[in-house]
Amino acid sequence: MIRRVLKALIAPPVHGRGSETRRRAATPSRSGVGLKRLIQRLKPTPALSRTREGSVVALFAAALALAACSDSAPQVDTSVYGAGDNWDNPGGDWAESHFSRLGDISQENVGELGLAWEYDLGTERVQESTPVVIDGVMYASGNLGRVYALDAATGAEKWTFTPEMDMQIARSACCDWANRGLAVADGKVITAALDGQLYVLDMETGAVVWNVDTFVDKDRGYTITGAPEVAGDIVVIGNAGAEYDTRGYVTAYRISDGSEAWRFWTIPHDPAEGPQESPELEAAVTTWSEDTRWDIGGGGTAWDAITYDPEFDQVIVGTGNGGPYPQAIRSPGGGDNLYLNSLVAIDRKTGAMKWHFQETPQDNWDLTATQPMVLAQMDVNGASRPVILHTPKNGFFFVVDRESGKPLAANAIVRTSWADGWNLETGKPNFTLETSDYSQGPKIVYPASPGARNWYPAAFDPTRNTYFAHVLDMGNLMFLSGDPAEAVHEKNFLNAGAAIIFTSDLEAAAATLPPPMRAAIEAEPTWQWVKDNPFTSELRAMDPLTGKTKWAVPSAGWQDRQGVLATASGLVFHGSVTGKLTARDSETGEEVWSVDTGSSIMAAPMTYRVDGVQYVAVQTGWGGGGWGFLPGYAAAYRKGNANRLLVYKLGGGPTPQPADLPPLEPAPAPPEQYADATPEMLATGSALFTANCSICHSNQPRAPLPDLRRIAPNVHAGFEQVVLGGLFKMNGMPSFADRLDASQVKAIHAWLIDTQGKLRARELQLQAEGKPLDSRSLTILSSY
Ligand SMILES: O=C(O)c1cc(C(=O)O)c2c(n1)C(=O)C(=O)c1cc(C(=O)O)[nH]c1-2
Ligand SMILES: [Ca+2]
Repeated sequence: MIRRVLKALIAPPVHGRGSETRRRAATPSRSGVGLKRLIQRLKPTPALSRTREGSVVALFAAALALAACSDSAPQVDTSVYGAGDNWDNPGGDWAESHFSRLGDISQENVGELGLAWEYDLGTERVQESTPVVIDGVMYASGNLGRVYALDAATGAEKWTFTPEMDMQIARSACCDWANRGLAVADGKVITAALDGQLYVLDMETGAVVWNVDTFVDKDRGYTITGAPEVAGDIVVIGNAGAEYDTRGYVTAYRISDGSEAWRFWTIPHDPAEGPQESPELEAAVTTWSEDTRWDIGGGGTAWDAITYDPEFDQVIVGTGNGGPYPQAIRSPGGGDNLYLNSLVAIDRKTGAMKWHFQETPQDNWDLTATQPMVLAQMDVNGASRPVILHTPKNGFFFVVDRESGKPLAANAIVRTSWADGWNLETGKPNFTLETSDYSQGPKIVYPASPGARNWYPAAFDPTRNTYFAHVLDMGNLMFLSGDPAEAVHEKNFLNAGAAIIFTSDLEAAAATLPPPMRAAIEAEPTWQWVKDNPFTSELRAMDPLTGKTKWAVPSAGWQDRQGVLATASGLVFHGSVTGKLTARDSETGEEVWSVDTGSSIMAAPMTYRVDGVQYVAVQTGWGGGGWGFLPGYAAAYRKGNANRLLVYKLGGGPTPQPADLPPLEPAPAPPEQYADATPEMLATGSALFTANCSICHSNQPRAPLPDLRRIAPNVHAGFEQVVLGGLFKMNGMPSFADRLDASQVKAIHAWLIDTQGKLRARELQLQAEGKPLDSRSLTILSSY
């Protein structure tokens, strides 16, 4: 038992066959721009040399090529919608539709699906990415930005790549070490690591061709969890960290040599520090109040969706929430705070903004617009329009004109307490701040911070005009964590400025509030929503223009997040945190095939064809935002968090399941230390734990990170070295030496020992009564 707990604490992030390539260090190769590379960089791009003649013009063109990208739009056949044999990018095709034209697997034969091959990704953590398949080779990305190149027909490993990084970076990751995919272009595989390094690898060997540090400021809480996006000869990458102290931006690099083509900042900087970087930021700065807390960062991080639109040669970026959350701290005088929570279209050639559409102005609620978008062509009011289908966190289904950025449709798909509709003429929401502004006291806000939708991809089937997506209709309790006027910039730490309680039992959460606050909450209209239906979590088929549901099937619970694949043959595939992988009839939602994989699935399935055989693949693994709270219905709770790549074909075999975990054992006896701890010391320890540790350590058994109420004696002995000395940093536990002093660590430790003792007593009692141990705590609190 003790050994098992210790192992859980010290197990390296990678297990299993650690091949040489997997362990290989990522050696930077950009140092020293040699003469050869300089000449290469000076060569005019083929497009320019073809259209212009004469050496003077060629030189001029070369200079231009250095300053910007090639000026002709890359050739993409946008008349073909959906993926074919290849799955070109995490979204599948140019439209990133998660829709496949392949039909070998159909409603008639889908029952014959079985496992073709499986591959052990070697980790036991979050998996959110959709693999790419090019000409029979699968390129999958794993947590932290790992890459696996596999034979797509057999699963045989060609090479793997593990980015090496200082795991102190884990201090800046709000929502686990997620990675949402890679890009393949020009004979190269491009992956972004959690620590901000962008790696460009040789697609044949996995060798690093070049890498670049994409972060502008190492002292701020930047990380990367999103996928890089290729747009012709450039690759665009964003970053995360709006809950910390960052100012969002995306950067475009030339794929050929890693030189920077342009950078687009999503929000302005302090005007006192000089002119903004661009005219669009000069316009944006007027939407931030004069007393804006620029020192804290502002947010607007582009942490997920970046989509290249070849028809308009533009890169569309979904931007994130404001930092800190409450506008009362961030921009106390109000304002829309552009370009937070917006879709922003950027000219691929110049990096200049073409249009923007702000989906949640005046953000207070972490309602990001970073969720994946799908491009389409659609009849709207009698005219065929190029559109973006977007379902961000904020609860509306937007159909946005790709040419003008104007919203063509905006329908609520869940209960929304911050706005009760949309004015398509003005392009603004009808705010209902009276039910959502928590600056004067707690509010139950809909949708909750996990969003009506989040990173888990939707799929759009244009042949049925149907958008398939997992939707969460749930609220959360929000309140200021202190007086806005006294907010300070917490360096190297969370700066969200608000506390959020997200739980399916908001009535119980409200009951913990002081009576006057509770009475105020109960007087709100949202209280009736809580009482009527605490939450709905379901997979839906929807009409994009009306947002209306064609069919819906309930998911296992609110933590069940499901990426989706749709096929022209009328099938919708999705996983579940329960471990079930399901195929449904696109028209009715009826289940037509399923398999219990025994591994929790959140990532989107995808499909491809090699040598005439169609395959369906999915990555398994639990984690991400709210990831500490492993629900009892998760396969990961019963069987551990196996990260696997499961690939199916017609006539395949059974899916081997991981073995059940042994029954829970009572917590080990804590050391006899701090027996004389005062109630004040324990209360201090509890508060420090909530503020510093609980975002990762949910203290529930079998959650992805250790339950600190169950630590082994030798870990107790080294507690201070772990927290302050970084003893387990290699495994992802960063040092807190810059934040906590020894006496504070002692208080946390004393509280943990006290808690462990009480837990052990309760569990020994349960064991004596022959009852099962299942001591998952019910408190789901993020106190930022
Ligand atoms: O503001 C940000 O920079 C940021 C980053 C991330 C992330 O990088 O994963 C998430 C969020 N916000 C967020 O609000 C959120 O709900 C969320 C869920 C997840 C996830 O992987 O499950 N990441 C993130
Ligand atoms: Ca966020």
